[in-house]
Amino acid sequence: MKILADENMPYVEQLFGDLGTIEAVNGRTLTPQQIKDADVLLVRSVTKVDQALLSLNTGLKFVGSATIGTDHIDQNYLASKGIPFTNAPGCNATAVGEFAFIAMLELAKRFGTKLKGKVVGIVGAGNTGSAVAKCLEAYGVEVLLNDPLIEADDPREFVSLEELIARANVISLHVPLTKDGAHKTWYLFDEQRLQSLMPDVWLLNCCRGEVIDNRALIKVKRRRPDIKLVLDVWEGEPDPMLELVPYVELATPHIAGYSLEGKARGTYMLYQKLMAVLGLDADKSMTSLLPALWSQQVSLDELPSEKALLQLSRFVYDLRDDDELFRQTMLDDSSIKPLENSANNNGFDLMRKNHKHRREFSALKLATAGQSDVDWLFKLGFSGVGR
Ligand SMILES: NC(=O)C1=CN([C@@H]2O[C@H](COP(=O)(O)OP(=O)(O)OC[C@H]3O[C@@H](n4cnc5c(N)ncnc54)[C@H](O)[C@@H]3O)[C@@H](O)[C@H]2O)C=CC1
Ligand SMILES: O=C(O)C(=O)[C@H](O)COP(=O)(O)O
Repeated sequence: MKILADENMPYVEQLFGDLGTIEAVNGRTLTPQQIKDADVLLVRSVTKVDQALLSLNTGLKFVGSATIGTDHIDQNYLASKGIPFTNAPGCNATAVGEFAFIAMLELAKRFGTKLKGKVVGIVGAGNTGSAVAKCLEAYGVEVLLNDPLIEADDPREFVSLEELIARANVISLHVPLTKDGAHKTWYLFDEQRLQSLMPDVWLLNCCRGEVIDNRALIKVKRRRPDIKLVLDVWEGEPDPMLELVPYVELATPHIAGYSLEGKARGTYMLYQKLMAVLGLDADKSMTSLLPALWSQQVSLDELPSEKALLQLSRFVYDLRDDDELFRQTMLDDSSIKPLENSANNNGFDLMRKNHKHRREFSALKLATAGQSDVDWLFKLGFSGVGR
């Protein structure tokens, strides 16, 4: 069996190695010729899988995308050809949730305010939006949810987008990119909506760049310096509008979901599905794939203040490093070379490829012996000694 896998998908050898030969490919530049004789195709979000890409292949038995988003996959075409497809719903939701939460803590520190006491509006209350809400609610922050597509059969309370914009001090976007229908998300935040944001609002985008009209965002930011931005995703990736970068407080190259745990879960979910399609037992374990964190335990002598919570978060993942590298790479570091054979000539993909350092809160055990009211730390995601 020939398995073609994106070179940026970790743990492929460990999980799929017994099934056949594995060829690692650049997902951004994959051609029909390369796929011609593949039996299994494992991709990430940068590969558009459609009729054109599969035009020379006649024997494909499975396509898997180790991602939550599926906007890069022509699922109708795959279904019409009887090719089983799976993505990895929820695989990196915890990573996105923690990323947005940490970004909010960072902004609070930077602007001399507190996250606690703010109202956070979450647009899109699926896996990633709920993961952000879980962190915020554990910490005691009021959350507003907007999701016109699930509110009917979901017991949580929802508000309209207009109400959310009118009430939230912080807005975090967690919708799929959709181009049709009454609730399409392409340019959901267009110039008019951006202009209507509350004074001093923080706007975070960790879903897809095109959910915000980036050209309009530059225009609005020029008039509205009070708006603070966190952008992990950009219109036109891997070539974002560079004029936008200086207007952004925390700028990263689409890595909000890039925890080691999230990536491992993504590959593992494809492994489970392929084994089911092949009628084989999925007997490998995911946790055995993950390395230990460089320090596994921290003792808390008192409950953390917001400042200490940020320090704890930075101990697990310091988002500022990725922001700093992004600015150096995109704006002024000519020594960072473009990726070979890549359409990207500015290092966006290189940063993503090299991003292998981040863990989730659960990788850190907190020792809280003798203290009460500690449960919120574990709800937030940290592990507990002896728990
Ligand atoms: N930056 C990153 O690294 C990552 C980005 N993503 C992106 O985030 C998106 C969301 O991921 P999940 O939360 O896991 O997906 P999900 O499918 O679990 O949830 C998305 C939610 O958005 C809602 N929604 C759809 N249109 C809407 C609209 N117009 N207004 C409000 N809500 C709307 C849906 O009803 C659904 O509940 C993915 O499709 C992907 O594009 C996902 C993972 C990592
Ligand atoms: O899961 C998604 O959807 C994402 O956006 C991924 O985190 C993006 O990662 P890549 O697939 O582009 O490596």
